[in-house]
Amino acid sequence: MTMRMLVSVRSVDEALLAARGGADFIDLKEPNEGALGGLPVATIGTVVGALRAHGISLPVSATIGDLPMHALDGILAQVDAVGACGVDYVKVGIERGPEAFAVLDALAACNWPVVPVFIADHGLDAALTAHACTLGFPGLMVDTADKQAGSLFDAVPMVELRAFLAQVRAAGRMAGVAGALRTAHVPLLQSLAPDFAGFRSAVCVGDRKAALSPERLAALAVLLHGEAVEPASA
Ligand SMILES: O=C[C@H](O)COP(=O)(O)O
Repeated sequence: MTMRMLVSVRSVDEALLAARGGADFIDLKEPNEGALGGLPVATIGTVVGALRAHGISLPVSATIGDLPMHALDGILAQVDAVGACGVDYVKVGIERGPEAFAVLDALAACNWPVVPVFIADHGLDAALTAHACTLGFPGLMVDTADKQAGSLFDAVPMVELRAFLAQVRAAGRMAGVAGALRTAHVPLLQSLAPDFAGFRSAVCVGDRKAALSPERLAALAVLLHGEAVEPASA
C-alpha cells in the first residue's frame, strides 16, 4: 500500500495549497505554538468548512495543543472542543511516563476518533504503545517535540520503529510517523513503509514556522507518490 502524505497547515490558504499539492491528510496545527501546537477551535472549524465548500473530502486531523499528561481534564475538554469542529481525527500528544496509561484509557472512552501521537524524543515505550493498540484508536502515530535535535530517525532506532509499526498493524490500525522528516529521509520512510508520514519542516523554506512552500510540497509529493503535482496557488 502506498504511504500517504500528511501535511500540517495553519490556515485556509495553506490547507487548500496542501490539498491541491498532493496531501492525503490535512493536519491542522499552529507551528508557532510548539510541535503539536493547537489552532483556535474557530480556525479549525473555518478550515474544515472551507475545504468541504471547495469539494475537498480529504481526511482532516487537528491537534489539541501541547498539554502535559497530568492535565487530563484539560486534555479531554480540548478533545471535545476540537472534535466538535468536524475533523476526522483529533490528535493528542502522549508523553511517555506512568500518567500516560490513564490518559490513553480516558481518550479511548471519549466520543471522538482520537489518534494518540507518541512523543519519541526519548524513545518509544513499547508497553505504552502496546496498551494503546488494545484501545480501539483508529490510528497511532509517532512524532518528535524538539524539531532542532534531528529527525525521528535520530531519536528512535529503526528496529524500534519497525516494532511499533508491527504492533499497530497487528491491531489492525493505521500507523503514522513524523518528526522533522526531510526529503532525504524518503528512502528510509519507504523502507519503513508506514501507512502515512507527516510533514511540516520539509514543506517550509527554513523554519517550520514559516509559510508552506508549494514548490517544496510538490517536490515531496513527487518523491512520495512518484508523480508530478503542479505547485498550486491558493
Ligand atoms: O504531524 C506532523 C508534524 O506536523 C510534522 O512536523 P515536522 O515535519 O516539522 O516534524
